[in-house]
Amino acid sequence: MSNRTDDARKRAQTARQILTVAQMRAAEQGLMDAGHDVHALMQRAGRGAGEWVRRLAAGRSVTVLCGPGNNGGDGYVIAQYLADHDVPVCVVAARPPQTDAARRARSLFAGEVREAGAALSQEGLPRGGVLVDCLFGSGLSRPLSDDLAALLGDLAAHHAMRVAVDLPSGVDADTGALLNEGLPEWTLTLALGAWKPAHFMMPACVTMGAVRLVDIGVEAMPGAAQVLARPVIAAPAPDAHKYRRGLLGIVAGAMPGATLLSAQAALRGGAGYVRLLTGGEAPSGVPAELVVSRGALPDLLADGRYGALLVGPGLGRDDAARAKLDVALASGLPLVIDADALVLLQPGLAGVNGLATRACVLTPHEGEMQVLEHNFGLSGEGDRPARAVALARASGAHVLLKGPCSVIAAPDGSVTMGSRASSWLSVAGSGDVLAGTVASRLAVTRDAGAAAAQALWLHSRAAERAGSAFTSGELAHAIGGALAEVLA
Ligand SMILES: NC(=O)C1=CN([C@@H]2O[C@H](COP(=O)(O)OP(=O)(O)OC[C@H]3O[C@@H](n4cnc5c(N)ncnc54)[C@H](O)[C@@H]3O)[C@@H](O)[C@H]2O)[C@@H](O)CC1
Ligand SMILES: Nc1ncnc2c1ncn2[C@@H]1O[C@H](COP(=O)(O)OP(=O)(O)O)[C@@H](O)[C@H]1O
Ligand SMILES: [K+]
Repeated sequence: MSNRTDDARKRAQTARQILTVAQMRAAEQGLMDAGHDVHALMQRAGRGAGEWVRRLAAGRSVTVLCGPGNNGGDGYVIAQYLADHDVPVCVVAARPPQTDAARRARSLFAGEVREAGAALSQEGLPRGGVLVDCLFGSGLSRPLSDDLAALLGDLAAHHAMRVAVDLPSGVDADTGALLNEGLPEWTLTLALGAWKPAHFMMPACVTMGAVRLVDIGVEAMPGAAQVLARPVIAAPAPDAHKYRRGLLGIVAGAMPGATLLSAQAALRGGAGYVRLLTGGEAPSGVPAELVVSRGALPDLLADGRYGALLVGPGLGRDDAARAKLDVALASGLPLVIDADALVLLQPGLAGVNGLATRACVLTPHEGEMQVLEHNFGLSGEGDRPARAVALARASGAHVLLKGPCSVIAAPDGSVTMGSRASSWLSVAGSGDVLAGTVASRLAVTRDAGAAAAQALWLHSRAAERAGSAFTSGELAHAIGGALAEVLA
């Protein structure tokens, strides 16, 4: 393989990593050890960000708000880059630079700097096209003081577009917490060197507008969380048949609507054959493509061809539901456990110990997560990625923790974070559609991590394709189109 291909692959991998503040410091140290200096990194980051700002400004004036640290240093580099490209630019220095690299960057900026403070009146504050926020980045350690919050708010209110560099000031990089009230909304946020957890966490991520990464050559960090990637899914092999493509069993329960929604999604998620497993009458509204198998669940599962089983949507929580979950656990099959089955899941149940030895995905929303944490004796402390990892380790299953920013955790502690999904997904039944999609991918791949990641991407993309005010049935139908987009 050529060096260039190797390099492109490496860059594609590092472009997906999400680094905490501590990991970013370690990565920065790695670059220093390799002979780079902070000044050079700041130049690279500032110029990369400057180019984004130049394009966005499209000739309009730019105001760069600079703080005391290296985020402020980036701001001076951006300002000089803009000046070099004939963009009208003015810097407001909220505080004087305090680091060597920031001082040097400021000394290299030949344009106008207005010092914030009592001497700078409201009239003296620039107004206009684009505000660039370089007040604080990953070094923010406490809420903005009142004067800084007021300055940031005022400038944001008087510029048509707003770009946050690395992170919006006032955001905690590791947790996505907003440390002040009333922080501005941003048009664009430019992550420098690597993504930070806050770019994918509520509530910060919804204030950031579009998010883009500026590459500064950071190496891959072992153990870093990853951004959910657009999957590549292979079409069925030329000699495929329905069983080899993946036979999925969906355990029917008390509420057929949810089960059928899962099945609608599963039918479009790539599995070759989807069966509804029911002990009683077939529910009304079963689509023609969905095969109904009637009988006692252990007998139905005696067919050795199942690739995966989905249990939970519409299951109910009574003794009959419990018994079905027991059978599903005892089957040893690759398993997706959702909805009611998550609430019934207990570490003491026979078969739960075996989750680590087979492909299994748990798909809780926040409420179900709390029940699982209680049942598995977990503290529930920490942020969502940490909580998902704790449950994955305790259960041996992959955990897809749903929400506006969904997270996938593996039992080995690795984390994948989804980008913000359409808020139209907040419709009853969209979780059933996700569960059906995960199960369909599991029947095909038999790989819990791959199935969870592919399905999360397909679900999110299906929502974009479905537009606005869609029903969960329409969402299920859009899964097929989303899958067609990512065929190898
Ligand atoms: N890590 C890297 O490899 C690179 C980092 N760069 C930039 O450096 C930034 C991090 O720089 P720093 O660590 O200097 O951090 P910041 O520039 O975010 O600011 C930290 C400084 O502000 C002080 N501070 C923190 N919160 C405060 C508050 N609420 N009010 C007043 N002062 C406060 C801190 O004590 C510290 O002096 C990144 O966000 C990025 O923009 C880039 O220059 C490129 C390379
Ligand atoms: N505000 C939102 N923004 C983005 N995605 C959302 C939002 N609310 C819910 N979702 C997604 O929609 C799905 C809802 O699942 P769930 O809560 O199980 O709903 P239901 O039980 O009604 O099917 C999940 O995939 C979740 O990630
Ligand atoms: K910033």
